[in-house]
Amino acid sequence: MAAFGFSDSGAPVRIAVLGGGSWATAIVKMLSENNVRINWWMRSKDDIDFIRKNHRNPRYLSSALLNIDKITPLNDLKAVIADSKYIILVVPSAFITDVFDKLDPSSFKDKIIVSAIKGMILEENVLVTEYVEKKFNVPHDKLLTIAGPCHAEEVAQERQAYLTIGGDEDEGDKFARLMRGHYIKCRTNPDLNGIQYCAVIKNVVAVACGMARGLSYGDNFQAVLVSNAVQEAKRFLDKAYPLEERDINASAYLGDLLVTSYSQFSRNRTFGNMVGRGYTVKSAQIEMGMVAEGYYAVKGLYDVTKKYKVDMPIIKAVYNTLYEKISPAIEFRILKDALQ
Ligand SMILES: NC(=O)C1=CN([C@@H]2O[C@H](COP(=O)(O)OP(=O)(O)OC[C@H]3O[C@@H](n4cnc5c(N)ncnc54)[C@H](OP(=O)(O)O)[C@@H]3O)[C@@H](O)[C@H]2O)C=CC1
Ligand SMILES: O=C(CO)COP(=O)(O)O
Repeated sequence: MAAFGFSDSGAPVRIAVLGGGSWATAIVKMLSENNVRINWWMRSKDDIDFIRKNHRNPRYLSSALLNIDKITPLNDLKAVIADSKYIILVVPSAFITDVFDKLDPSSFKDKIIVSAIKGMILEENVLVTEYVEKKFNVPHDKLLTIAGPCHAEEVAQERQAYLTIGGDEDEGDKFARLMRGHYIKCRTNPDLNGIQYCAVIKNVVAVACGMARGLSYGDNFQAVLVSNAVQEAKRFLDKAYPLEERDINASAYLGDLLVTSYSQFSRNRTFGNMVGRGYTVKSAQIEMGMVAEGYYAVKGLYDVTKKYKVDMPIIKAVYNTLYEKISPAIEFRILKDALQ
């Protein structure tokens, strides 16, 4: 077996990371501790210059020192992709189609595409890997996802985390070897779509948890909200992507839902909290300065739940608050009676 980060020939594996935000920064940091070469694409040329000079990302996780000997920050998307075997996608879902518009349909030929995005493609209501498979004709077994409870802030501080690589088990296992390290454990799971949908759902649930807190509901209510959310997620996955061996209590599903619902670092929870306290969506987004995927995801998710005819009262309450402009206080009064 090849050592961490080496191909079977012994040469370092070349990996592209697309995105310059906090999760991209944490992924670059953890990969660069293994023997890989990282081509890091981001849109800001000023940030690229800063990283080259100071070995830190100026605007996201700036306290994390990066091993620049292994990292080439670049603004040329095509060059970054052409020079890499693995392409890790970490641009928030709302912007990924804009970024990919510049690419030819054959751009991902012979590449392994790894989505680290916990969101859906807005215009099409599909998962990121479903979109890439269709638009770029990438074979299904060359699509992976990074899942599990993994706040970028904690990963950057080298606090123990457990990731799950979803997708084909052979390819997933090879990729997991590139990610593992002294503070990262990494397992595989074949449930590519189920894991991604659960990550989309948990972001919306975290928005709901934040709203509940902002409306002064307490720990007792949140515990019931989260227990119901797990059942909602299970109902949806069993209907949309049935899989006998799926264990909803595994960390890629329940673990991720719990961390986002309770963590001080969760942007989705923070965003929901502001809306619960009376902020408008716009002002909450501006004040946070980072992306809460749950805001975008709930729109597509709401449509998809209708398509599969799955009853999801938490998703509906968040959708009505954010997109139908119904007051969160009213929505939570209705939701209170729907929870068990
Ligand atoms: N943060 C975390 O702990 C985790 C995040 N994820 C997922 O990773 C993905 C990326 O999130 P994260 O890194 O946290 O994001 P951040 O909120 O930290 O950063 C936002 C990123 O989006 C970019 N961006 C903003 N507007 C645009 C635009 N119009 N076009 C292109 N890019 C734009 C920003 O670029 P710029 O700075 O130039 O504006 C920046 O790189 C999300 O799907 C998230 O769910 C998954 C697990 C953990
Ligand atoms: O997915 C995450 C942790 O696993 C990040 O969640 P937030 O986007 O809510 O911060």
